[in-house]
Amino acid sequence: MRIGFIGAGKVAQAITKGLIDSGITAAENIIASSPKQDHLLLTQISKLGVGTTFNNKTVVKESDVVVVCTKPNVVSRVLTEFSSDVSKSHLIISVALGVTTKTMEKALPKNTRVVRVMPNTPALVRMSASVYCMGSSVIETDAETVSKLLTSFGYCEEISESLIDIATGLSGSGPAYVFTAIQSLADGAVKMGMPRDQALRLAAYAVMGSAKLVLESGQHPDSLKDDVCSPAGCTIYAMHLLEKRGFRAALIDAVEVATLRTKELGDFKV
Ligand SMILES: NC(=O)C1=CN([C@@H]2O[C@H](COP(=O)(O)OP(=O)(O)OC[C@H]3O[C@@H](n4cnc5c(N)ncnc54)[C@H](O)[C@@H]3O)[C@@H](O)[C@H]2O)C=CC1
Ligand SMILES: O=C(O)[C@@H]1CCC=N1
Repeated sequence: MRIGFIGAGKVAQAITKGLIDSGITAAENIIASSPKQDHLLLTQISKLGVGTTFNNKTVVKESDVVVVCTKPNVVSRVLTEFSSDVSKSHLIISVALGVTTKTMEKALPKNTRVVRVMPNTPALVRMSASVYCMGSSVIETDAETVSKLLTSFGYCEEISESLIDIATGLSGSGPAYVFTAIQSLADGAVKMGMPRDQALRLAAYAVMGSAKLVLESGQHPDSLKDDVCSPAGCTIYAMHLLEKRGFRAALIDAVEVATLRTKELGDFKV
């Protein structure tokens, strides 16, 4: 399978590295494009061994699966630009926030097979949480193909398109919230006298282990939290402070505002 990327930025690079590291495809089966002014991004992605071009149409002509990784406001223009090169053998995937399968289908020839995906940057280390929804003209094997590709660089599940904007504000944006939490936890330890690199390492493992425990124990997160809070111990003091500072409400608000912004951007109000 030949895979083409339109756009060579952060997400294209993360997915490309994930795909290659998984061994699902070789670097020589991948090609990526960006406009001339962004040639540095092509230089970066070419270090993974993939082919590069300034021409989006070349990517489409040389690929079976085309992954559109541009900002949402240029997706329609980009699809229209290469529309004449799209055939029934192509599967067109977009990872752009807010851009619906209907918008994609409108810009492409009738019955084009399209899929909308929301991955996240831990794809770089093959730990992405991705969701996908299928367009109206996909064929039977497309869901399997998409699932296989997404699974190669992490976890994935199919989702109703009515929920994908929410997934964007949750798992698409989520790494940014968690990176900030890790950095801030480490800052706390540094403030108390721990060396920075050790603090970052311990904070990151604490987050990774907690996530694994939620997934593997099947226990409610509050029950797992209770297990950490010994009576009159240190954690319950910290939890009390976090509750007073609105920790839970801040996270709920973050997902809400990111979801609403996704819906706004999907309408191309930028
Ligand atoms: N950054 C993230 O964590 C995530 C981003 N996304 C989505 O992925 C898409 C890309 O985001 P990033 O990689 O962060 O952006 P980015 O700014 O790093 O990359 C955008 C790429 O698009 C290219 N581009 C711009 N105009 C183009 C054109 N006319 N033809 C071909 N390429 C063109 C740029 O040269 C650049 O390579 C966005 O739509 C975003 O909503 C989805 C999930 C996570
Ligand atoms: O913030 C953004 O626009 C992208 C979409 C999901 C994560 N990052």
